[in-house]
Amino acid sequence: MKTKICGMKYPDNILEVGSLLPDYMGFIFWEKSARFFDGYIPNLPQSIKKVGVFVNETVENIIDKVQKNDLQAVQLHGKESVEFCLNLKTEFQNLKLVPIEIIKVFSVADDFDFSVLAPFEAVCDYFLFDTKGKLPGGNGTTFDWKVLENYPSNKPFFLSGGIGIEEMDAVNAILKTNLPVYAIDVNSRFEIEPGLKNVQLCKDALKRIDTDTN
Ligand SMILES: O=C(O)c1ccccc1NCC(=O)[C@H](O)[C@H](O)COP(=O)(O)O
Repeated sequence: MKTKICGMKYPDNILEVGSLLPDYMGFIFWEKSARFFDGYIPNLPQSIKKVGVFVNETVENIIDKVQKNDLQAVQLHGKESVEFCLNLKTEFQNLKLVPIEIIKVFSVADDFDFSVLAPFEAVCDYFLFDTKGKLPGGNGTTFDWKVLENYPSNKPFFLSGGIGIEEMDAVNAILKTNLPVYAIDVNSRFEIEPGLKNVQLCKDALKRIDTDTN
């Protein structure tokens, strides 16, 4: 089981959190976010995959950010279509760029219709389930993970949305089920202020997540 710490903004904090070796670190390339990232990413341990988070961005701008920031994954956090995901993948191939992981996000509420996922299976590497809220992401609220009992696929997914240190027991419990939870994604519940992570709290959480499962 993997971990992702999202919404990083400040170089020193990026380095401190990086020293904890999460598997992924996320950077928000959506200007309206309080965590909007417009700086530089300092050198991080190679094992950490840098994820660019985009909301309804163009293929051209995504490729530009991937190249400028040496990103290994993109997280599509808006209303990107199946066709868009395919175009993005194809453009990387056409330009002979190093392939990236594509993470497609779905905002979940109690009535989430899992049938929307099927056409995305072939065009992304992972799904990410976040809580439906006022903002596209970073709302700090959990959804009822019971809805995942209806998950119809084997596609591995990131579990996200309002996960805090208080959720660690529930996280370890869901990791013991048959659900293909690939990674746990945390953000605003580990912050001192938007974009600035509480390093000790991140450390405590990473220690408590059962990384041996799945
Ligand atoms: O964090 C943001 O400000 C944000 C804004 C727009 C799109 C996505 C954003 N965050 C992406 C993430 O992957 C977050 O970790 C995810 O939404 C969960 O956040 P939280 O509920 O704060 O744990």
